[in-house]
Amino acid sequence: MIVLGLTGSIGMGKSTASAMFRDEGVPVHDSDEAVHRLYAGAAAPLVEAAFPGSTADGVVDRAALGKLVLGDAAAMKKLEGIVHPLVRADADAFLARQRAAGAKLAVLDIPLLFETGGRDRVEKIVVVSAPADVQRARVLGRPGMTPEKFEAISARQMPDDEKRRLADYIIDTSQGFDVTRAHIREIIAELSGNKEPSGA
Ligand SMILES: CC(C)(COP(=O)(O)OP(=O)(O)OC[C@H]1O[C@@H](n2cnc3c(N)ncnc32)[C@H](O)[C@@H]1O)[C@@H](O)C(=O)NCCC(=O)NCCS
Ligand SMILES: Nc1ncnc2c1ncn2[C@@H]1O[C@H](COP(=O)(O)OP(=O)(O)OP(=O)(O)O)[C@@H](O)[C@H]1O
Repeated sequence: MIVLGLTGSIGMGKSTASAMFRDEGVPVHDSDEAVHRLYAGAAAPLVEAAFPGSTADGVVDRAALGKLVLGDAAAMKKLEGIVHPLVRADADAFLARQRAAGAKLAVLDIPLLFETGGRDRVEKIVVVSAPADVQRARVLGRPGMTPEKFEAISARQMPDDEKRRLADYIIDTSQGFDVTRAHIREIIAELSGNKEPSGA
């Protein structure tokens, strides 16, 4: 089974690309979704112990937790130390299930793939990218998002140009959904051995 890492900075179109891989029948593990799921289960008591007041009824309140960690590098590092090992274990269990089911290709959707040493866990890497002004407009258009929150998150992510340098495939998501879908189909065909390599 080939394990394909999917990453990209905030607002670059990772969720959209991830959904397109799923539409093509490729199993995808989504780290952000795993965090949110773990916050309603195993991670909640650990997060509450480290950040009192961050949970309600045994579930992490992400808005409350965000207020305690966003913009505070030491607090975020502490939170990541709790969350990342749990997410990694969740992804490993997902891969084991896919292998057992005979999957030929599986995707790990990891926003912080490069930042957390995820390169060792995947064979090929897809980076979703778009021009900085497109990214900013997308992110600031979201409810609850502020320029400060965007800067705080961006500051913890490897810059887009560095990510692109490390990619096996770059998907430009500023060209519309159809172009992205076609590119994803090409990547799947290539990795499934149905097509000669065509480069990034
Ligand atoms: C700070 C929290 C509470 C804010 O919650 P909120 O619902 O507002 O945001 P959400 O989780 O949907 O994340 C929004 C975007 O920021 C990115 N992001 C989240 N945490 C981080 C981080 N520590 N460093 C860089 N990017 C991050 C996400 O990948 C996503 O693209 C939450 O993001 C969190 O618990 N982060 C720590 C866990 C983590 O590192 N997650 C990243 C993927 S494993
Ligand atoms: N391939 C694409 N073509 C056109 N528009 C796109 C494409 N991908 C994403 N977009 C638009 O960009 C916005 C952000 O996309 P998406 O939610 O997939 O980003 P993301 O990288 O997953 O964000 P985050 O890291 O914050 O979770 C959406 O509003 C979506 O409509």
